Amino acid sequence: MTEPLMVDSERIEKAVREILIAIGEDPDRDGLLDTPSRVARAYAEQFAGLGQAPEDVLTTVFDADHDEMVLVKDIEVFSTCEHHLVPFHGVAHVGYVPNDKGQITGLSKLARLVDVYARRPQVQERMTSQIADALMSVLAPRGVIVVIEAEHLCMTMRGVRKPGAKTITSAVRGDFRDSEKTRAEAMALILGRR
Ligand SMILES: Nc1nc2c(ncn2[C@@H]2O[C@H](COP(=O)(O)OP(=O)(O)OP(=O)(O)O)[C@@H](O)[C@H]2O)c(=O)[nH]1
Ligand SMILES: [Zn+2]
Repeated sequence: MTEPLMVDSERIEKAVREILIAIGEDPDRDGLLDTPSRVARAYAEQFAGLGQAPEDVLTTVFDADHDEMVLVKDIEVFSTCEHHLVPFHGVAHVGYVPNDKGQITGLSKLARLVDVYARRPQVQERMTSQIADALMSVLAPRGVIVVIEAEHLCMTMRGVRKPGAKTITSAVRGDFRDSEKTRAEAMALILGRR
């Protein structure tokens, strides 16, 4: 598991207590007594990506003499919408074409990279391009594609209340941007057999 972020727990606890009072709750009733410290611990986990850089997780690079597309699809992703601080949840698909040296990374590292950017206050578009840019810069592949499909609780449990509405974002770099064929091949793999 990712190391939790070092947060100022005391400050979070005070703030959560204030919020409970502001909504008319009694922060000293039994069920809520430990809530401020629970929220502080939850935030340390939920926002752990703020304390991480892509180099921390893309640690393994192998020379595999493989220069065709590698794609990991359906990586479960939980993030926090930075506008309402409620979750958004879905799947990420991350693919790349290795560089001429055939350098590849461990498959799990792609999922870890997703978490580095998901575990922050986020908007889906930025998260999508951050993952693509990080993979480009650390692995120097010929191209990267990142597609994220997510449901935002701020659109389902409150506000406009449209359960089931999915937001799909994509970021393409290098070969995936330049070659329609490479992009179409990746999209067929991503959308195939559901
Ligand atoms: N582009 C984008 N918008 C997002 C994301 N997460 C939440 N939002 C939107 O952020 C917007 C914030 O709009 P505001 O009008 O400032 O806030 P609001 O009054 O709470 O808006 P409503 O959600 O429409 O009630 C809303 O339209 C949300 O749907 C995201 O990842 N990307
Ligand atoms: Zn939101």
